[in-house]
Amino acid sequence: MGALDEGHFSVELEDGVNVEVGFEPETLPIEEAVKVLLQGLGEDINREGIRKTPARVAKALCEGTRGYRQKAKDIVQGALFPEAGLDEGVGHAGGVGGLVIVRDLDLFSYCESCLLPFQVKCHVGYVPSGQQVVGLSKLSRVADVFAKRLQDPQRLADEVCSALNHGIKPTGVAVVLQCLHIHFPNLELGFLDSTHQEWVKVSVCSGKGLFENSKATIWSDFLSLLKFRGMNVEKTRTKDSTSPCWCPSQSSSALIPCKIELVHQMDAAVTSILKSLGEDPSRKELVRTPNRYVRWLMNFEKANLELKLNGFVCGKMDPFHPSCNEAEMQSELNLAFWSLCEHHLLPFHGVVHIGYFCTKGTNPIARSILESIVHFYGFKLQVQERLTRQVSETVSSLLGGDVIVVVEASHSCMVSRGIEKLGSNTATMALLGRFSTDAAAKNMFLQSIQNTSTS
Ligand SMILES: Nc1nc2c(ncn2[C@@H]2O[C@H](COP(=O)(O)OP(=O)(O)OP(=O)(O)O)[C@@H](O)[C@H]2O)c(=O)[nH]1
Ligand SMILES: [Zn+2]
Repeated sequence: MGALDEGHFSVELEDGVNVEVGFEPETLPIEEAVKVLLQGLGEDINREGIRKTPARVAKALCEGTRGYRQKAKDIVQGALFPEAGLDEGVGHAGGVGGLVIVRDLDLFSYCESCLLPFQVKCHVGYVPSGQQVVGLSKLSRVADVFAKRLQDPQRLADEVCSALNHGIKPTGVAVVLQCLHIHFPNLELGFLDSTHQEWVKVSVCSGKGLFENSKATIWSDFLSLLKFRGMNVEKTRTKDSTSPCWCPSQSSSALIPCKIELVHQMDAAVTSILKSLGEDPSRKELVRTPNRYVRWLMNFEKANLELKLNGFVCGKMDPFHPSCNEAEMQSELNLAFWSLCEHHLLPFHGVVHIGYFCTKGTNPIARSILESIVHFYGFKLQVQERLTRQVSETVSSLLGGDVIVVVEASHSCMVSRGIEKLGSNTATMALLGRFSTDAAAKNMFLQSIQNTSTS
């Protein structure tokens, strides 16, 4: 287990970043840089919906990197409690050698490669020594200090492990992380591949002391205790096998050349944000980060939207007016969409379900056209309610007015920052024409969504 041999991951890493504890980044330069990014996207920075976005983004970034301004050893010190071990007999228990594990700590970190947040499930184990144990919450607090920085999964595991080793001075300490990174589709293709995986997953581990030997029985004890929680330990990767590019942004293609000037300005803005947060933009892992972030952001550029509709222009199709007698309900469910929250510049993504009426036996609109409409309204700075309304109005203008649209989405801004409501999901509904008065039709459509999601 190569990661476990890395002696250089000492607590000095905490000091490796050039900031002082207690230092608070100035938000104004970050806000100015965010304005440059919004303008680069073709947005009017005085528009009501995004007027406060620079301040929100600056606040989120400062919160998300607050770990640079915290010291792990300050957290552990003062929470070490004397706890007697076994006085006699054979074995390990209590304060001398009994394994202690805290599982399923939910953390969020920022990917140093693309600046998008990633989700972490963290498991920490240690073997106490010196007849003292540490307050359990401190394991989580220490992990959070390192998560709230720009990170890579393996480095995060190593830093948490080293800091705990240094702070607690245990016989051994181990950290296992299961990380999830949002995986945007290749937007240059102009359509969404139905087999696209929404997440990239990686598991990593790190160990000190007893855990430095990957074959030690203490590792199998730790992993057995993780198995109680259903974790497939066989899939845990170590530093040796970690792909250098777990972040999907590293494999996306280059920007179109005509945007070079604009992209340079936006790159410079992101570089200045990194500096304001106390990072060193010339650190080798960060050198291309501004460019990767800008490249991703430009997917939501306003001017690009017409192209993304694949030549389909709203209102060109003949309106279709089925008479209610012969009409039957049609539905297209689970149309994938990806969008950018205009409040925080963080992604939200999910599915759109569309129902409408048409004459029995006819199929007036192909799924691919509905996908294009969803795509069109998704790839811009959005709020979910507006996306829902825009999709419903567009479909209604094409298909004669009786339309129901349900959007289900997960918002990174609700999950990875602020309130941190992991697993939360938002559903919005628009009812036009007959669907607003005909409860039976509406319920039939809602039931069809339920049937597909349970099947
Ligand atoms: N209605 C709606 N709200 C959204 C959407 N995306 C993000 N938001 C919310 O926008 C709001 C912005 O609130 P503010 O108080 O201005 O910003 P904030 O301080 O970052 O808010 P918190 O998220 O509570 O930390 C938050 O409540 C977000 O949850 C969306 O698609 N629709
Ligand atoms: Zn990334």
